[in-house]
Amino acid sequence: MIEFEGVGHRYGDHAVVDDVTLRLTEQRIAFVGANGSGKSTLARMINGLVHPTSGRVLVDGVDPARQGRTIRKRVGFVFTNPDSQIVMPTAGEDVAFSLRRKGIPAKERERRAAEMLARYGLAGYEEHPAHQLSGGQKQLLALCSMLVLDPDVLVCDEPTTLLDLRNKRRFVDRLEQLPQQIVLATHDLDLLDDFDRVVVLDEGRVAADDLPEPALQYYRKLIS
Ligand SMILES: Nc1ncnc2c1ncn2[C@@H]1O[C@H](COP(=O)(O)OP(=O)(O)OP(=O)(O)O)[C@@H](O)[C@H]1O
Repeated sequence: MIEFEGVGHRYGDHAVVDDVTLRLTEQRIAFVGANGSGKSTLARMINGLVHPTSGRVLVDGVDPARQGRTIRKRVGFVFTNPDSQIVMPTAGEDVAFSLRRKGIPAKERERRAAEMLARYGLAGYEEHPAHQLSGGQKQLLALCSMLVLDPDVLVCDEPTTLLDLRNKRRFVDRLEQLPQQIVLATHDLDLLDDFDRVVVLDEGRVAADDLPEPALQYYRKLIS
C-alpha cells in the first residue's frame, strides 16, 4: 500500500503539492492533471526521487525519504524519456546490467535479459545498439530493464509520450498484464478505461479521486 499523509512540496515560496492525503491500495492507479499540477512530483515521491517538504509518504510502511535504497529495490520507476534510463550499448546488456548487483553469473544474466526482451516484443534484439531502437522500442527496453528486477510497485511518469497510438495501446496492455501495483502519471486519458482509480490533480491538490469515468469527466470539465 502507498500512503500519502498530508504531503506537501515547495520549491522556495511555490507550493507545487499541497496537503495530499491518499491511500493507494488498488492495482492500477493513474495521476492526471494539467501541466505543472504536481503529477511527476507525487510520482517521484513514491521511490524517494523527491522528498516531501511536509507530511510523509509510506510504501508498505517504509518511508522513501528515509530509506531510499530499500525503497528503490521495491519500487521501479520508468521515466518519460527512455534515453535517460538506457545506460548500456546494447539492448541485452542494458537489461543484464540491471541484475549486476544480484550475484547472478554473467551467462544467467544474459539468459534472463534475452527472455525479458522476448516477452516484451524485442526477441532477437539482444545485440542491437540500444540507442538505435525506435522510440517505442526504447520505452519497452526501459520497461524490461526495470521489470527484470521484479519490483513490487511500478511507477511510470508519462511513459507513452514518445509512442504512436498503436504502441501506446500495446504499452498499456502490457502494463495491465503485470502482477505489480502500477502508478501511472499520464496525459493519455484514453488509456485509462480499465484502471481501478484515477486521481485528478489541480495546482498540487487532489481535485477528484474516483473510478476512471467520473474522474475523467470531472477533469475534462476542469480543463475546458
Ligand atoms: N526542480 C524544480 N525546481 C522548481 N520548480 C520545480 C522543480 N520541479 C518541478 N517544479 C515545479 O513544480 C510544479 C509541478 O511540476 P510537476 O512536474 O510535478 O508537474 P506535472 O503535473 O508532472 O506536469 P507535466 O504534465 O507538465 O509533466 C511545476 O510548477 C514545476 O514548474
